[in-house]
Amino acid sequence: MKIDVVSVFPEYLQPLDLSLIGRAREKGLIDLGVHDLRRWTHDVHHSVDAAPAGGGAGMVMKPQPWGECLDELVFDAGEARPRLLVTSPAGRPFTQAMARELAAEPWLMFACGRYEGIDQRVVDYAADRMEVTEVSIGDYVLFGGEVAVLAIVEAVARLVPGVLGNAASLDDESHNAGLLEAPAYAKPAEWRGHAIPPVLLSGDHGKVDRWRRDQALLRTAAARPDLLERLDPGSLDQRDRRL
Ligand SMILES: NC(=O)c1ccno1
Repeated sequence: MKIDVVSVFPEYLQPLDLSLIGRAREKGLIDLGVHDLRRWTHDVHHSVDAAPAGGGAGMVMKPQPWGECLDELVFDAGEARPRLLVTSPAGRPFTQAMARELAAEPWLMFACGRYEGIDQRVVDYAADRMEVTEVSIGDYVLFGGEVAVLAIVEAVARLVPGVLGNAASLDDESHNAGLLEAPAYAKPAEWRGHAIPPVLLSGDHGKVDRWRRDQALLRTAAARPDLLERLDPGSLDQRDRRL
C-alpha cells in the first residue's frame, strides 16, 4: 500500500516512523511519503493561506499550492490515481468498517487541512479526477488534520496483511464484529485485592470463549447500546439473546 500525506507540519507525522508502522515500511508493506505543502509555494514567506472570501475569522488554505502539489504527486506522475482523504470535522465519521475499506485501497493520499480549512475548489477539482472522501475522527475540532491522519493511518495500516505479527488478534477486537471486546487480564492471578475471573484460569477454552462473548455483549450494552441496535440479529445465538 502506498500512502502520501501532505501537511504544513510534516514533523507531526514522525510517529509513523515508529513501531509496527515503521517496521511495515522497512518490510515494504507500506510505502509512506510525507510532503511539506510549502514545497509548492513561490513567495518568500512560503504562504499557504489567505483571508476567507466573504470575510469572517481565521484564514483559509489557498488552492494554488494544493493544485501544484497534486500536479507533481499525482497528475504528472502517471495514470494511477490515489483515493484522496481530506481530514475535517465536517467529514464522514471514520469507523473500523471504513478502516477496512481503506485498507483495500492500493494508494491513499491524505490532505491535512489547517486554519479554517482548505479552499473548497481544491476538493471539487480533485473530485473530478479521483475519489475524494472528507473524513472525521470525531465530532470535535483539532488545530489541523495531522492528528486525525495519524489515527486513520494507524487504524488502516494494522489491517494491511503482514503488518500485524498475529493476524488472529484482529478477530475479537472491538468493532470487528460489531461488538466491543471483552476485558483483558494477565497474571498475577491476584493484584491489589482484584482477582482474574477464575474462568480465565480454568483451561476450559469453551467456557473462556463463552465468558468473553458474554462480557463483550454486556460491555457493548453498557457503553455502546447503539452498536447493539445495529447488530445483525442473525449473529446472536439463543444464549446471547438471554443476556
Ligand atoms: N474531527 C476531525 O477529524 C478533525 C480534523 C481536523 N479537525 O478536526
